[in-house]
Amino acid sequence: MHNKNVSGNLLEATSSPIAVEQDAAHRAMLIANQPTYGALVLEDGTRFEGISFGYHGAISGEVVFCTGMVGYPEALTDASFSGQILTMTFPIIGNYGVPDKALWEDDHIHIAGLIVSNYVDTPSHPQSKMSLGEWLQREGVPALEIKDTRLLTQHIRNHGAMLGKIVFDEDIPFHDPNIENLVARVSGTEVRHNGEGDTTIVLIDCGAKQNIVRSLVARNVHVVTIPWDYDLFSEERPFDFDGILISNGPGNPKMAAQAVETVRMAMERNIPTMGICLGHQILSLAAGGDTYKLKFGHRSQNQPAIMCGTKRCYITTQNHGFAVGTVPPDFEPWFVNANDGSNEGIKHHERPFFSVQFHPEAAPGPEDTDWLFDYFLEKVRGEND
Ligand SMILES: NC(=O)CC[C@H](N)C(=O)O
Repeated sequence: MHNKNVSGNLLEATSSPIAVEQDAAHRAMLIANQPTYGALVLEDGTRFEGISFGYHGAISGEVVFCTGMVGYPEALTDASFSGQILTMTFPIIGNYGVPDKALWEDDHIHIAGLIVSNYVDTPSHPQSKMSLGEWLQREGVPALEIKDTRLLTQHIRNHGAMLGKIVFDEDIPFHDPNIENLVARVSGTEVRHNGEGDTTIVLIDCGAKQNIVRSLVARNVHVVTIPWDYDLFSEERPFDFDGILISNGPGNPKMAAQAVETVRMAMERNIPTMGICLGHQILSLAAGGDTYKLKFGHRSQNQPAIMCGTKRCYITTQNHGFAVGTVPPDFEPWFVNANDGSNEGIKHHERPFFSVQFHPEAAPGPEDTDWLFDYFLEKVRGEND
């Protein structure tokens, strides 16, 4: 199914400075409609040969897999994937193209590289603005069609998360993104304002998905997005606020020490605080809990989360490799994953602090848990106390 309209892509791609750097030999092959071959190499030496449909340049990172059937535009632009080579296990990727930027989670691609089984270069969707291959080439992100994503996924499930690299003609070293402060790399550096609502929520941007902002603005909220290391409790802060939401984000939560400290100070002041994904891990650390790395993580739109003490199971979107192991003192587990029993949420016994490992904003769905934004805003606005 490698069905490239290569010359069309190439004309567009030459407008980008990154694409211009593509070497002449690769260009000649594309013009001749000849496939370019590359390989995904894992840190244990396992090798998967593949056909390139993205940028022609080597990259290393952590290899992860996502079992979602849809949502590749959202996943690729989710900053939580920074430093990761993403494998999509759904066998057909690219068929609905790439929508307008307004629907992305950030204004550029964050994944380090992409691995699929079958790539479709002729999208069929009214909202499609370009093909997936064209987008990856423009943004300098390598991608391979390796066919046997099932074998790759089984390998990662059996052996645990692994480093890997996409290589072409030249080899490069492996690189572990989790030893870096990835949050500092993806967080915005300016304070931003969205919405004009009656309530002001500070969003700590650790690599925030834009659908968090959209979900709050839709609920009549003025959102003030701050950099991950902003000094929120300084004398000079030029805005007031009613509650704090800690965003999703990439890497090991223990690397985001300044954000952990800000959240600790917020709870000391009894400010209503909610955390999503990395935000859940940060809130747990700030309250005295602990986190650990999962064997291979949860990444899909069909993760079952059971609400503790009930038989209610929500279908949730998730994308994480770390988890909360020790629930902090004075908090209780709120949700657990029905597949592996890992923690999916905590809430304080009495105070307005809670967090979830899954994504209530859930682009591209499901929307089972978007009530959590209403629950948070009820606490912030002092309703139903
Ligand atoms: N989506 C996220 O916020 C991911 C959180 C964290 N980087 C993890 O992998 O566990």
